[in-house]
Amino acid sequence: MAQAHVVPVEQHSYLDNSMTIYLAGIGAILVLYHFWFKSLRYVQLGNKMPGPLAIPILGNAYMALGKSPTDMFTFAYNTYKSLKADVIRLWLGPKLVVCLCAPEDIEIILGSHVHLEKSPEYRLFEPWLGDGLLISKGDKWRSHRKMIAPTFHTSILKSFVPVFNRNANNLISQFKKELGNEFDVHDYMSGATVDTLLETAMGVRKTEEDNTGFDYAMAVMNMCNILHLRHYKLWLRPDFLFKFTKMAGEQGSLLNLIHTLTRQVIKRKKANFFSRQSRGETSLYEQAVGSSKFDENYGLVEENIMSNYIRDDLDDNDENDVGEKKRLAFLDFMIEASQQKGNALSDEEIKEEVDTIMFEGHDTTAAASSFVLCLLGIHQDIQDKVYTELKEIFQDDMDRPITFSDTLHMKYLERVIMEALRLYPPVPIIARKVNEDVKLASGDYTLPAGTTVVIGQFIVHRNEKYYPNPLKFDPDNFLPERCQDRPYYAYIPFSAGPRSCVGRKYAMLKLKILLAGALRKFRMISNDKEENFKLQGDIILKRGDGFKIRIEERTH
Ligand code: HEM
Repeated sequence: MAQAHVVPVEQHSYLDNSMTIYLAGIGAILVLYHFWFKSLRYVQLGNKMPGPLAIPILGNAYMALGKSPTDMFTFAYNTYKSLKADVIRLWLGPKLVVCLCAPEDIEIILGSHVHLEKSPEYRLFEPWLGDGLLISKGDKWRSHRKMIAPTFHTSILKSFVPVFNRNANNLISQFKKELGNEFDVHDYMSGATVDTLLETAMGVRKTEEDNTGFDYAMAVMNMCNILHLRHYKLWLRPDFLFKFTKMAGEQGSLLNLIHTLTRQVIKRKKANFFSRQSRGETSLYEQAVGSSKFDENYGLVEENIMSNYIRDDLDDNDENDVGEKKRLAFLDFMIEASQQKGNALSDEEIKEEVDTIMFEGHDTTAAASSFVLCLLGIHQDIQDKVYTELKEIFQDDMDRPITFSDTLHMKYLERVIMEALRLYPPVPIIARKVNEDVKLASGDYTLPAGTTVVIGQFIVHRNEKYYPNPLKFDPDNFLPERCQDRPYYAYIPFSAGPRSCVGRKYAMLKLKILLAGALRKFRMISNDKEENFKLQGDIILKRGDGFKIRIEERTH
């Protein structure tokens, strides 16, 4: 028996020798590759920038090993703080990633009409969003952006105010069931957000059409979860591995449900459009396009998110409710846009844009509103000021529907929302790919063509150069006089420049109505401390420890 395991001496040394030669060969190739790689101009330019220790072949990828999403977020932020640099390079294998944290560098990228291409990481969204606004590039992005921007015109947003009110009332009924309990408020904000989007983006009510609306809303939420997981679990990113997982099957069914409903609704809405057209009816979209002026950034000129961001020429005419029948959804407007001369939007492209709005509008707003409620639960003095402002607006009638004009008087609540978006920007980083060399302004650095640029809004929002007491939750950071003293690119929760968020006015209006609706009825309570928040920033910034609060009914 023992003899069977004995390897003859000559054979053993032969194996040893060939293994040694083999390993030495691999080692030599790796060493040659390492020196060749280091000699590349791309690599030399990258290595001029400060960054954490990179090891051969893997670069900095080893730093992510074994870290949970919350560990990873804290680790990335601490690495930035220890390096004390506004430009940080990372090597993910041979790929150069540069994180920009100085407003003057951020402006070079976000303010440009050249560096508009998203980084390859965004391809994870493709099966759901296709080539919609978030991902598309070049002329397609430009023409779609121009067509879609007017659908966010104030006159159209105003028509959504009753939907937002109904949504706020639903939220209040649900909150009542949680009186006295500690609960995760994000679940409710997510549900409320997806319901409103379903109605404002697609014109579908959750209670209508059997369970279809409900199933669709659940599918959107579950798809967001899958995308989050694929983002931070690196091994789930490559499609060739992902397709063997159970999750890939789930994704397939969810997308089938989402895309089938979107296609059905497009078909129905298109028929409605032709019947309206035959009756000679004009819609808000035509009026919006007629009265819209665009800036060179493909945004509406009226859009200015600071302070008076929501005021425009229609503000004094408070026609909130255009009537259930007349109210149209983004989808209706896109169908109209697709029929106008010079536009060519196929049904598939309309589907991609509606899906994009459902995705972009959902998780971002749910996270923002959840952060606001948790922060107000912690900072009771600030919550009292919000409530005093609401009392001044609504006097003794805290039940009446909130009008568009009311939202213009919610100045303090607006500052609270903006401050929450500063400290906890729902989109904590943005990534772009530069296709040509870019000289930076903050130091003698050049980003070589092909670099993935990461814009760190979470970091720039916490820079004491622009926010004197950066970790303090202080809504007065958004008093007009303080805003004036800051560079524009030091506050970018909605990004900035040509590719900034097209839905920011929608988001602010909706947040104000939803939050004011809840805050007039309930006091938020939390014993947490902000420094104990376990932040998790895979795609959307969230609290990994859950958005736990308690609520108390107000007796006025
Ligand atoms: C608090 C809420 C929101 C925040 C913080 C936010 C933030 C952002 C940011 C940072 C971007 C740029 C992303 C990038 O370049 O990778 C973006 C893009 C976009 N957002 Fe929002 N967003 C919010 C709400 C919304 C809503 C409600 C909608 C639609 C109803 C929306 C629609 C879009 C679209 C379509 C884009 C792509 C624009 C383009 O590439 O031209 N967003 N958003």
